[in-house]
Amino acid sequence: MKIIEARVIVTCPGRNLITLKIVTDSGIYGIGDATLNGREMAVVAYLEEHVLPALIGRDAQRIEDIWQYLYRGAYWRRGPVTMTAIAAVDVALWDIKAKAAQMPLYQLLGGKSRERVMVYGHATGKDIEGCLDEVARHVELGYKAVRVQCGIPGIATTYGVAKRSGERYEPADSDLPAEHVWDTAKYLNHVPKLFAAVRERFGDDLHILHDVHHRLTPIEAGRLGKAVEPFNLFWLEDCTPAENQQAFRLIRQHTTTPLAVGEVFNSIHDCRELIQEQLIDYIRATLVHAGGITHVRRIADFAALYQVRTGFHGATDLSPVCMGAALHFDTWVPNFGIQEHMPHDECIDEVFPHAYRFDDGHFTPGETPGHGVDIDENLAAKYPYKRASLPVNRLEDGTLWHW
Ligand SMILES: O=C(O)[C@@H](O)[C@@H](O)[C@H](O)[C@H](O)CO
Ligand SMILES: [Mg+2]
Repeated sequence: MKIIEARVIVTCPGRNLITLKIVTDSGIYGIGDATLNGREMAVVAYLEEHVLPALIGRDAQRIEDIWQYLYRGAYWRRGPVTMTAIAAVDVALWDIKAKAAQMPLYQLLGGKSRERVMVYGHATGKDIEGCLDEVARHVELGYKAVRVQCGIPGIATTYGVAKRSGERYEPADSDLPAEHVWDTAKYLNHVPKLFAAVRERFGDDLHILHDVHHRLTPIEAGRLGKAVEPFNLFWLEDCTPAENQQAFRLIRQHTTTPLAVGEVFNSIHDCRELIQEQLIDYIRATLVHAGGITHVRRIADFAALYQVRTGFHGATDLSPVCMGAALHFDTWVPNFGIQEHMPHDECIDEVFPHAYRFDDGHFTPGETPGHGVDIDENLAAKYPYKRASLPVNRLEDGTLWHW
């Protein structure tokens, strides 16, 4: 089964999304997500200049060999751009193989480990009351798990809060980076009140998640984790930048609040100590940014040895192609934890018809051969690329901080 064509489709139905389409001489094609929020065109260039010409003529069935060729052969290994490009090829090839086998992708991976995939939604509000109303709306929709983020008094723009109630949160909202101001003390004083209010109104059974978004020092993260223990969070995410994996030893000494990390990771080497030393409870590295199914399967199997579970990133800056493939992976993977779900805008769902379905707080991936997601190229062509950058963050004294 020879690869005869490979092309990148750039579209911006409300936000930039990059898709790779690989066509074989059998007529079967597969697609992969190549979106890297705020750096989309870097991945496009990497694919078009250095990857796709080398794919033509190769056997599409040799997924592992092509993965090794693109990883080892690049010489300059790892990094979000390289691993997103490799991921797009990998997911497209798995899509092709499952279609050729005429089975849904989860069957090819090893079959169902669960009937359905629990997801968490995003409830945000400019203040606690506004966030509680959004939690209520998500509970009404059937979610069993909700991430809660609210504005912090005294801080103009806080991570994760939608501009208007009920809207999706989209961080890449300007041509060049917007500048936000952060104050850790104000955040640490306020955010425990949010969880207390959620527990007060919604009781103990609702799974509550929260994303600190890399902003605390390790000891501050330990302090926050300890402060929120009474609220039994499902997880506290990205509580400190994780390049220094050892930082989590300090946090672990101070709190039993479950920790999730890894949406910015792109290889198993980013999380090896975190997993081996059981410094985290959930690994978030997802298919589109961590080398695709071939590599993330290795991360998940390694994590399983240490009872670390998956909790894939799933914001709207990952396309429905990634969501579809992730839901098949989530259906198979033995050490599944939870899947992030932020609904895409309708215009995105129109560009990317898909088989996955939401019901009662869970998703099922569908029985379509492959990952069950396609792209309407004519519709995609109607939405031209428009550069959009993620914000930067400064402390009130101007120090450049973690966004
Ligand atoms: O957990 C999450 O979904 C967030 O961290 C994301 O919203 C993240 O900020 C964006 O994906 C960045 O593009
Ligand atoms: Mg996050």
